[in-house]
Amino acid sequence: MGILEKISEIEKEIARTQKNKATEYHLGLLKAKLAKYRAQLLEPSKSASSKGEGFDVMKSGDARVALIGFPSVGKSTFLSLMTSTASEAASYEFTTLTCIPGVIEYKGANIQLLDLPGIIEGAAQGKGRGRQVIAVARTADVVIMMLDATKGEVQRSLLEKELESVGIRLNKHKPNIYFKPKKGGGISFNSTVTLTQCSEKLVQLILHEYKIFNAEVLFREDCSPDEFIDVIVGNRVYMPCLYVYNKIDQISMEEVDRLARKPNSVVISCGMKLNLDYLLEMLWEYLALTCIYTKKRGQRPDFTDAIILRKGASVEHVGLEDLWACGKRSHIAQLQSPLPTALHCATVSVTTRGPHSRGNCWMPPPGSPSSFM
Ligand SMILES: Nc1nc2c(ncn2[C@@H]2O[C@H](COP(=O)(O)OP(=O)(O)OP(=O)(O)O)[C@@H](O)[C@H]2O)c(=O)[nH]1
Ligand SMILES: [K+]
Ligand SMILES: [Mg+2]
Repeated sequence: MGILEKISEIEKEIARTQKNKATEYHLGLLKAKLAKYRAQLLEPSKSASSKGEGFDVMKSGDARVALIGFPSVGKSTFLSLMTSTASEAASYEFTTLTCIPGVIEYKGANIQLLDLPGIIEGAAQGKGRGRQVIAVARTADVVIMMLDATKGEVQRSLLEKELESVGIRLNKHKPNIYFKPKKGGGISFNSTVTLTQCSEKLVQLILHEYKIFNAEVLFREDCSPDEFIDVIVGNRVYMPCLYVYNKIDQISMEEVDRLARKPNSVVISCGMKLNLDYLLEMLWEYLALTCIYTKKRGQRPDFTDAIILRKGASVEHVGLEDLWACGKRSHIAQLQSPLPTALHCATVSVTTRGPHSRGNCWMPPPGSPSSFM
């Protein structure tokens, strides 16, 4: 049996298994198996890499935003509106066949916006350019999931499922579970909260499924088996996602109102240029960037040249090397220690430190002295 068949068998079994106390372990195990096979799907296959058709677009600017959506929802129209790059838009599906980068300039920051080919159901398993598109989405700081307001909710849940299946977790934080594999000593299990979804026995079963027999596990949150599996597997990406309903010029006011009230959602019309400013504000919030403007004594701050900092590390982490690395050398002289602790940046770090500084610093647990690496 191939992996896809195995996955579909397990999915079917999960679907037909009633959810109750008696089936809890069985379901937990099935989910562990499912996650294992999906991980294998993610491993780059030889045939795919030999085609060499990845969308290698250089990261640039202070943050990266990927446009994900079904064909013809208006992704390219949006890119052409918001940036000075023109991306071909047309009324037929799959107009865009590659990754097209543009830059949004906002509050002194350069936000790289990536237009991508439309994706459809089955994308994660390689349909169309699905895999490449999703690979780019993984590298983003925020995903904009663009939806056609006239098409209902199906598209949204289908795409969520695609991204979910390859380990992208939308608008969720990393489960607060301490997990450390050990050389010996069996499994030590503890929790600081009452657990309603997992138990010691289930945790052990899941670990055994992954051939882990020695480990330290500490639940600091009432997590589900799925979340625990995410922690074991480890290569999950926790990504803020903004759901953008485009083409609201085509639907009734009542419908617009309903969509606009959904969590993490913004309604727009590229065609009539409606609500685009608000979308930008929301995007800025989701990127969680902070601007620092430096000023010389006796002069006004230079608002044209901000140092863009990201939520996720304390101000002590913003060292001179960081400023050096992000190319704002002119600021170094002005930002010497003592560092300006009054900047109201309890959690800041430089965004452009390199490829590894991305993604890990979104929503640190409150009060934690999180580093951004
Ligand atoms: N009515 C209406 N039409 C729009 C709006 N935005 C885009 N369109 C139209 O929708 C069609 C598809 O737009 P594209 O920008 O090509 O869509 P896309 O998502 O990039 O499509 P693919 O590249 O094929 O995946 C075009 O005919 C656009 O003119 C809008 O706000 N309202
Ligand atoms: K199109
Ligand atoms: Mg397009």
